[in-house]
Amino acid sequence: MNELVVETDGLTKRYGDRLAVDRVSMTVERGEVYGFLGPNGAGKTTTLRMMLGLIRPTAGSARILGQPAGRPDVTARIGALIEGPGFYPYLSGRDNLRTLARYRRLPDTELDRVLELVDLTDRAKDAFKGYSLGMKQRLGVAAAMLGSPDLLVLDEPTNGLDPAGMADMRALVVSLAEAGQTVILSSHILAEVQEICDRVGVISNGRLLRESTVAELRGGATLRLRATPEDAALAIVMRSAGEDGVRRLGDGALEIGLPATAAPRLVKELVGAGVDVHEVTAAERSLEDVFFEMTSTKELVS
Ligand SMILES: Nc1ncnc2c1ncn2[C@@H]1O[C@H](COP(=O)(O)OP(=O)(O)OP(=O)(O)O)[C@@H](O)[C@H]1O
Repeated sequence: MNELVVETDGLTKRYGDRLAVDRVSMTVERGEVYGFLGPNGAGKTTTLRMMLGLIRPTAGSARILGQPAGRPDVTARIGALIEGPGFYPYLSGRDNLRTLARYRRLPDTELDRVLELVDLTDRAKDAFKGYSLGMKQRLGVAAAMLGSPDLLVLDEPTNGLDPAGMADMRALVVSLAEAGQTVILSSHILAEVQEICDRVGVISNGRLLRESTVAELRGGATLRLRATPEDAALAIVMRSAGEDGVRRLGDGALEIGLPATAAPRLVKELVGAGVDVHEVTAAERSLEDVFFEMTSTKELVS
C-alpha cells in the first residue's frame, strides 16, 4: 500500500448545536491530488483546519505523515493556502516571500525556486498590489511551497478567479503533481475536481459521503441507445444489462449500464432481432450527476 500522508479517523467538529464535521475518515496517499468536493458550508475548510492543527477536533483524530496533526513539527511539513493569502501590498512578490522565508530561516535560493514553480519569476519585483487576482493566488501557492512541504493544502484555490486565472491555477496544480507533490484541493466546482484530481472525497453536511477515484465515482461509462421499435429494443437490452441496468431517458433513448466495449455485441443482437439501431454512443456520467444523486438521497441529509 502507498504511504499515507493524511489519515483521519472519525474527525468531528461541533460548533454549539451545529455539527460542522461529522465523523470524517479519509486518507490521502503520497503523490496524489486529492479533491475535497462539496457545496458551500459542507465542512471542507473546517476539516482542513483540523488537519493543519489550527482548530481542535471535538472528537476523532487526524494524523499527518503518521504523526498527530497539530504538532508544530508536523504542521511545518504542510504548506497551506486557506482563505486567501495575506501579503503586504506595497512589497514586491519576492520581498513578501522573503519575509516569510527569513522567518523560517530558508535561503534566498528558495525564493527563486518557488517563484519559478508558480511562473511568477518575471513579475517577482513588481508590487503585490498591482498583481491580478490569479497572480496573487499563485504567490500564495509559492508561499505555501516554501521549504518543500510534504503536503500542499489548497482551499478553494480558484475561488474568485476569472476563467483564465482558473485555468492557470489548474495547470499549476497539475505541474506540481507531476513533480511528485501531494496535494489536497478543496472545491465546489465539480468539473475542476474531475479534471485534475486522482481521488475525490465528497462531503455534504459535514459527512464524507464517498471516497474513491474519479472514475469509480462516475461509475464507469454507459451506453446511450436509440432504436425502434423501442419496446423490442428494451427487452433485448434488458437481457444483457439486467432490468436495473437500463433507464429510459426523456427523449426516447435508453441509458444502459454497460461499457463501450459491449456495443458491437449489443448492436448485433438488436439487428438480428429486427430492431433498427439509429444511434449508439458511449456516455460518461459527469461528476455533477453523481454528486447530485448522492446528496439528494434522503438518508444522506442529517
Ligand atoms: N467558527 C465557527 N463557528 C460556528 N460555525 C462555524 C464556524 N466555522 C464554520 N462553521 C460552520 O460549519 C459549517 C462548515 O463550514 P466550512 O467553512 O467548513 O464549510 P466549507 O465546506 O468550507 O464551505 P465554504 O466553501 O463555504 O467555505 C458551516 O455551516 C459553517 O457555518
